[in-house]
Amino acid sequence: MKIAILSRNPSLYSTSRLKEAGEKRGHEVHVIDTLRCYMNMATHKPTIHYQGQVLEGFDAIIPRIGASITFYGTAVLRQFEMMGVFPLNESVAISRARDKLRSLQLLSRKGVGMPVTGFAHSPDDIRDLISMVGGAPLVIKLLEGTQGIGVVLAETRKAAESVIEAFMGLKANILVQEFIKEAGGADIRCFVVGDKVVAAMKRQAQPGEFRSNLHRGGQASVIKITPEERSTAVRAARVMGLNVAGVDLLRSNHGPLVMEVNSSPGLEGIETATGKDIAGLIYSFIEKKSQEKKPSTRTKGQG
Ligand SMILES: Nc1ncnc2c1ncn2[C@@H]1O[C@H](COP(=O)(O)OP(=O)(O)OP(=O)(O)O)[C@@H](O)[C@H]1O
Ligand SMILES: [Mg+2]
Ligand SMILES: [Mg+2]
Repeated sequence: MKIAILSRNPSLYSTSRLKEAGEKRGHEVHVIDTLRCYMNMATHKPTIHYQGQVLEGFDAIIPRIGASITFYGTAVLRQFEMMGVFPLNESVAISRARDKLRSLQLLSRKGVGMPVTGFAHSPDDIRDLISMVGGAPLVIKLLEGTQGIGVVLAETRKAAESVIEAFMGLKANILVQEFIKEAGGADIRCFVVGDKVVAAMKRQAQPGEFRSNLHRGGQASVIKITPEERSTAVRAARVMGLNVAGVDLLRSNHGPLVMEVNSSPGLEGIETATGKDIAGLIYSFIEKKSQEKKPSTRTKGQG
């Protein structure tokens, strides 16, 4: 197959692993810089141009779109979908997953377990918002945060009020969430491909820290997950419409709670922790899908 990886940087671990794994399986794999694609949508025949050439003949596309370029990246992907190319994850699903509020609303609508979460706009509603999620301690998150930056644990109501006030004063969008203390500073990353969790790892925060992000010094290890955790992760990915997803769970006293669903989960941490060939499993999925005589995408760029 002729496959494109949409990625800004060919030397990133995930990108280079996907290129190498695809070529090993006999595919022609091109890494294409998302921001260097330009598009013609003024005619009936949508095209994508790259370094003076028209991109043609691709069977599948693997989007690796960073959070900072979601808007342009999903537009490029949508253009490929309009051309009938099979996307590993669809542009609509990626847009959904990038919006934390929209994701949590979708998951709640489908009855997927999550921490009690609230959001509000006006500083006048802070007190009631805090009560609504069960009072302190609670977690306050910047909607645009990544890698644990902008995630704050407020131990007391007073602390919560001042942090929320400060964020609102800066016009930052935030959500407020029940603190799952019993998770013990750990979360579980479930790597979903198709309708299976193909690998899972536990990330444990450093002592004295509640954020388990590897960028914040968290330690990854292999973990055996329960059938309930497995089915929760698969359901969360399906609700978001993602074929490949990194679903992050917290272990609570009342079962697994979904914290977030990532549409471009990294391969390095999970392959290193579990020793599994995740890139290979992604290609098995693409190869299987391409055998099916279904439309290449559900929305064909209509989303
Ligand atoms: N409600 C919560 N209860 C307990 N711990 C939490 C809660 N929310 C977040 N955490 C901890 O904080 C870490 C960071 O939170 P989260 O994943 O929501 O933000 P982020 O990692 O910055 O966002 P992103 O993963 O999109 O970059 C989590 O991995 C988890 O360990
Ligand atoms: Mg996270
Ligand atoms: Mg994330």
